[in-house]
Amino acid sequence: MSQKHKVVVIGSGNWGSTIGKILAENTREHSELFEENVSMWVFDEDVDVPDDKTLRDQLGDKPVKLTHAINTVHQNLKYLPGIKLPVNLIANPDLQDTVKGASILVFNLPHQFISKTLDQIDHQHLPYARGISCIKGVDVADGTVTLYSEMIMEKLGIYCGSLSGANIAPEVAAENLCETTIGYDGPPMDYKQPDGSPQDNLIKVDEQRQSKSKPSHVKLHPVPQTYPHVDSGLLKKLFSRPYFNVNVVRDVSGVALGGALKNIIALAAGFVTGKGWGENTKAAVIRIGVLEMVRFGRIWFPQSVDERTFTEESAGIADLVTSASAGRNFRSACHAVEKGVSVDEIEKTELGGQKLQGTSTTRAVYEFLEKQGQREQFPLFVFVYDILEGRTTIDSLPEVLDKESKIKAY
Ligand SMILES: NC(=O)c1ccc[n+]([C@@H]2O[C@H](COP(=O)([O-])OP(=O)(O)OC[C@H]3O[C@@H](n4cnc5c(N)ncnc54)[C@H](O)[C@@H]3O)[C@@H](O)[C@H]2O)c1
Ligand SMILES: O=P(O)(O)OC[C@H](O)CO
Repeated sequence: MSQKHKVVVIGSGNWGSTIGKILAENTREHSELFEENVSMWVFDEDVDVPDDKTLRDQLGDKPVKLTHAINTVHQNLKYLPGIKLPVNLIANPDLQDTVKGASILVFNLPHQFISKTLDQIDHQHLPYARGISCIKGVDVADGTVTLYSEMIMEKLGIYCGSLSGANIAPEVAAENLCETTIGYDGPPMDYKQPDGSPQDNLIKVDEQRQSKSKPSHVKLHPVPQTYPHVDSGLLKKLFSRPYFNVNVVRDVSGVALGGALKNIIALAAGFVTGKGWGENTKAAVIRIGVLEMVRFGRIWFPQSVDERTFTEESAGIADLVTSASAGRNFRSACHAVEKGVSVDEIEKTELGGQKLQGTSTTRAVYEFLEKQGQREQFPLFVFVYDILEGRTTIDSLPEVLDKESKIKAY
């Protein structure tokens, strides 16, 4: 092996910056495998410099570009304030320049922006790169549901796994112990085509990991053998920290789907808490939420989702519990009920530019269920949509519990 992996992270928000910190800590620690510098693509904007002598001595007191601030004081002043970032995490506002020559790309943007961002990447530069999507959400178009790991594969023609877990970013950035799950079933080093042709031919994505409604058509290049092989061992070296415990599974779809659907349930939990109901009610919402997650996987990802991901992995129940206790979706839904305003309004006024993933995921999932004629099978998901659209209130939760018990009756 003569080449080191060049690792980049696309996105620099609350979680993007936290993952960038982890990656840069690990590329420095494993410099035999990875180039030390990690480039982080920043959607650049002007940010205010806080009233802090050390920061103002270096940056002045006028607004500065976020990229300049990150590379000067090694903090993301807007999206992850107060956390020291490694000096080998280099912010770059130029997307093409960031991805050029990358062999491992970590996608960490709010899902609202991923499609347009992918369209701007000239994938000719990335013939054999591997991707990991940390994005929580699903895309719905023409009655088809697409995971972002799938969208990345399709748009860039590179293999993409997924990462998700009980990972509230500021807690991870503060290095409080937690777990995460990586879904990765990338082609092995010694992969051969069914006809025995050599592995530098294009290879086809395993159809088992594609959703039922979406036939596979992506073909992939293998990583040249001059690079260290990308497998679960290498991914652990890249993502694990003493405070960030990584489990790698083959279930890419389950990891991605758990991260998306739990945000709908976290909104429901927030509505419950905002109403002033207690932990018992929230537990009921979590219970029926898990049923609907599993049901969604069974109907539309029957061959690719391993149900154990929802119940045994950090990407499943653990993420749901943490999100329904302290996530932004939970907190925003709670404030919306307390203040008598919409969740969208809370997102605009209270999140300082951070983006909720639960509201758009709920709307996308609702549109999908409607197209598929399956709304009755998902009373909680439909209920959260109806609350967001002002068609009902959390007071109607008892009816949802009734509907769910009729579906589940055995
Ligand atoms: N924050 C968390 O605790 C957390 C934890 C785990 C997973 N996630 C997931 O990580 C993903 C990224 O979330 P985040 O918390 O890093 O983001 P965030 O909520 O902090 O979002 C803000 C980011 O969006 C960028 N942005 C704004 N407009 C843009 C545009 N037009 N084009 C491109 N980028 C634009 C901003 O520059 C900023 O980087 C999400 O899918 C989220 O669900 C978040
Ligand atoms: O703050 P939220 O609601 O976007 O959730 C954050 C993470 O997904 C928790 O794992």
